[in-house]
Amino acid sequence: MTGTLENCLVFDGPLVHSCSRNQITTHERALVVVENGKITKVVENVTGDVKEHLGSGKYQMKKLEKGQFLCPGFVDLHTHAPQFPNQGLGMDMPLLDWLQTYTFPLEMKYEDEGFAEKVYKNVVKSTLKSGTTTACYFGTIHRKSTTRLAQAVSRMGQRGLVGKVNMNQNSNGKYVEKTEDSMKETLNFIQDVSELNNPLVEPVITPRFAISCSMDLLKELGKLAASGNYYIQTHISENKAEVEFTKEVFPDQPNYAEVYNVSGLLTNKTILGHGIYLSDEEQKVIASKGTAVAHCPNSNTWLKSGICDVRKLWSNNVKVGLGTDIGAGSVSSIIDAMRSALAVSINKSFYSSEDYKPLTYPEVFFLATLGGAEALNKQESIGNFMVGKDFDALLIDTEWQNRPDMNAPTFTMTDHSLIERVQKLIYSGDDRNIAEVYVCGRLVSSRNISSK
Ligand SMILES: O=c1[nH]c(=O)c2nc[nH]c2[nH]1
Ligand SMILES: [Zn+2]
Repeated sequence: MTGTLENCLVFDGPLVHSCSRNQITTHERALVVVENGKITKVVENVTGDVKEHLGSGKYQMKKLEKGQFLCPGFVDLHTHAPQFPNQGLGMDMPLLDWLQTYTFPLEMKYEDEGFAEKVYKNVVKSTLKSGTTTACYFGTIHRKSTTRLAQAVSRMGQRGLVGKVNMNQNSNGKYVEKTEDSMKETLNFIQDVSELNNPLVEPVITPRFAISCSMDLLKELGKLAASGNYYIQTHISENKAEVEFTKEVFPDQPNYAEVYNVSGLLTNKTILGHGIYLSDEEQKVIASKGTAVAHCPNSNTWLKSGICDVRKLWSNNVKVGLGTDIGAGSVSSIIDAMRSALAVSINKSFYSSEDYKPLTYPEVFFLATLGGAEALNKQESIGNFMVGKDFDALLIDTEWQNRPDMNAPTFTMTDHSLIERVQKLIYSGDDRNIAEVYVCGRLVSSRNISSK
């Protein structure tokens, strides 16, 4: 260990993380050494004096209190930053009507950069507070406002993938771009993000969904993504009417996934929101490209879109993570997404054959952390506490005596075990259980300080 007091931090306390899909690894007492944002050493099953394990280097100790534990930061694979003002609104309509009635009118307001600035700084502040250390954000069609979103992500220290939305057809007639403007502004947006000079913030090619783009535009976007190996995000097979409409708009393609495949938009850096109605054939194509699906169970329930079968995606080798999908989803926390994923899967089991096994809490914890990292192909740098990865972490607090306003369901006055505390977090927890949030070793949100 070569660190100095300024750049070497050592956490001493319980640790939980996911190293495989169906098991949560717990350590009652571990030491995690963080130097220059990276995990340089993990000592498991610590006993005795810390110095015996760390030697005599200079470091700053952070000893966790009773009821606290370290957990990897959450990955939100799919959310819409401009839709936060509509959070919890308009859940009475199916997707296509909801877009026309609630979503497009709100997104049009982002022509005003001042409005965007106000909303976006609060969006990033609130997702960080909820423990989202990595977020994939859709913006709007407006390049300058979406750059404001990327700037807010950069300023506040989140790991963010940000996309200017592309749409040149099937809108409300007003919220739409010409193909050449869509491409030109996407290039300008990529340039804006590169000028942030922040490796944590990356641009994402973001065709809204198939029907909102002509084949020409989809293909141009595919070429652009390939030219810079950029991330891609879009929606797929969320709602039955949307799937039917997609067939009408692209009659030459055999299915929805093929619309993206022929456009060069299925890559190992593509995230597809939803994927509820994908056939086995489509799932196999998606898997063969290394493309991932963002499962958004809260959104799928409120818009009555359907239930995504995560087990089937897994059986076809499709990578899966979780998305909150604000504003079709009503809660911006990945803790809620874990809980919703459990709930919809349990509901599905009531009318499936006995072979269908609902998701388990270790599996949704995997989806929220390492699964999200794998979906982004970032498993070498984030997702758990392996040496060499960036320290993206949450300091979880389940002890009400540490904090009088702690929410009742998650406080523990008795001596619950570590894995019981993890269960309480997943099934009953919320932002109040997140005491501190770190991205790449930097404290970016804490219940004692607020991000600017
Ligand atoms: O959940 C969704 N939110 C959106 O904004 C959207 N646009 C197309 N398809 C969509 N689905
Ligand atoms: Zn969405």
